[in-house]
Amino acid sequence: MSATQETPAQIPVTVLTGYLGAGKTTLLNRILTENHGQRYAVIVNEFGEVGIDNDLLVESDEEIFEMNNGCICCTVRGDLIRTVQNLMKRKGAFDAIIVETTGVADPAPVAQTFFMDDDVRAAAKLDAVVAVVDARHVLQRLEDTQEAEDQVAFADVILINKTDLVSADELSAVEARIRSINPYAVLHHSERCGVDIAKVLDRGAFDLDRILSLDPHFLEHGHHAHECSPDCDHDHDHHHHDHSHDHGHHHHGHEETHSVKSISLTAGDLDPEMFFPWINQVTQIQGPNILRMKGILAFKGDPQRYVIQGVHMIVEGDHQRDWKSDEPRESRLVFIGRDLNWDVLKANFKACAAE
Ligand SMILES: Nc1nc2c(ncn2[C@@H]2O[C@H](COP(=O)(O)OP(=O)(O)OP(=O)(O)O)[C@@H](O)[C@H]2O)c(=O)[nH]1
Repeated sequence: MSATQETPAQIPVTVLTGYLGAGKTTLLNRILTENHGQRYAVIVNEFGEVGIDNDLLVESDEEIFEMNNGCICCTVRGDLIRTVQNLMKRKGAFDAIIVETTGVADPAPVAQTFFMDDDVRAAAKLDAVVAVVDARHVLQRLEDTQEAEDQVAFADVILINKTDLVSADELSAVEARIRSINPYAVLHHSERCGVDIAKVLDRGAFDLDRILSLDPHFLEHGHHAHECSPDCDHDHDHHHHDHSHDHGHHHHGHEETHSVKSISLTAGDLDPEMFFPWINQVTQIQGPNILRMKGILAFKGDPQRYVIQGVHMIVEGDHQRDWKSDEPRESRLVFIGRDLNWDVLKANFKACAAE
């Protein structure tokens, strides 16, 4: 297989990666709202039972395909192949594809899909793997999670985001560490992903020859085997390939991932007088274990949806837009983290319900 078998008809694909809360959705929102004259189809995968990411994306005419099946590492190939094939039936409706991967995914299998499936390969070409990193938290993540390192290692373009949260010295240390893992990627610094979109998209940056020089086994199916979580409902459907392997049940240094759990909480209208003190307390006390928190909330008597998000102890919230008349007023909150006491979180969230 050669990296130069492209035909002009191939649609460029950008794989957007980055650890939980790094700023992928922020970047995507910029891409979807900026006036660049390109039409993008967006494929989103989520980690968590309640689909929230779609609701956090600003409204636009772009297409979002959500694959809400938990574990991207092993489900995405089948789903991604089918999704790309479906998109291709509507060729001409868009100029490029962006695949946003879940924050804990190893981007390798996603990138591999664009080389390994013949139909996909004929129709689409990987343009670049873009990683967004959180300047404030990335050094710690690189210490404790394999995926964070994989994402940095794998990227063609790295956006060192959240520069407002670090000093110049800290930023230099982050850059040096990233360079030590990936000396090849193009680095940009950004605040709220405020980077010229042309520096991120349509780069022609994914260089298979470079990847193969780093990882000669990249194109061997199953090379990035990992252990699936028990609730991962992937189909192990590899009929497209003429060789077999026992996919995904080796330990591969990914144990850390499996201590990361997500919990989704739902309720009706909430009492803000109860909710805010509680969420502040939870994030202050359990912040180190909360990789990510996000929610869409209905406060009693408030016509607007309230969006709350956090990464560790940093929490942000704001009104988003009016609840639509055909939309149930429901409060949804997702925590992704380690060693969190789900029962207690659930009970305390319920206790914030409005009378
Ligand atoms: N201070 C600061 N906050 C930022 C910056 N960029 C993004 N954020 C905030 O960080 C949080 C996470 O950003 P998202 O864009 O949702 O991150 P994500 O990578 O899509 O998160 P997941 O979908 O959970 O993986 C949000 O509260 C953002 O508003 C930045 O440059 N500085």
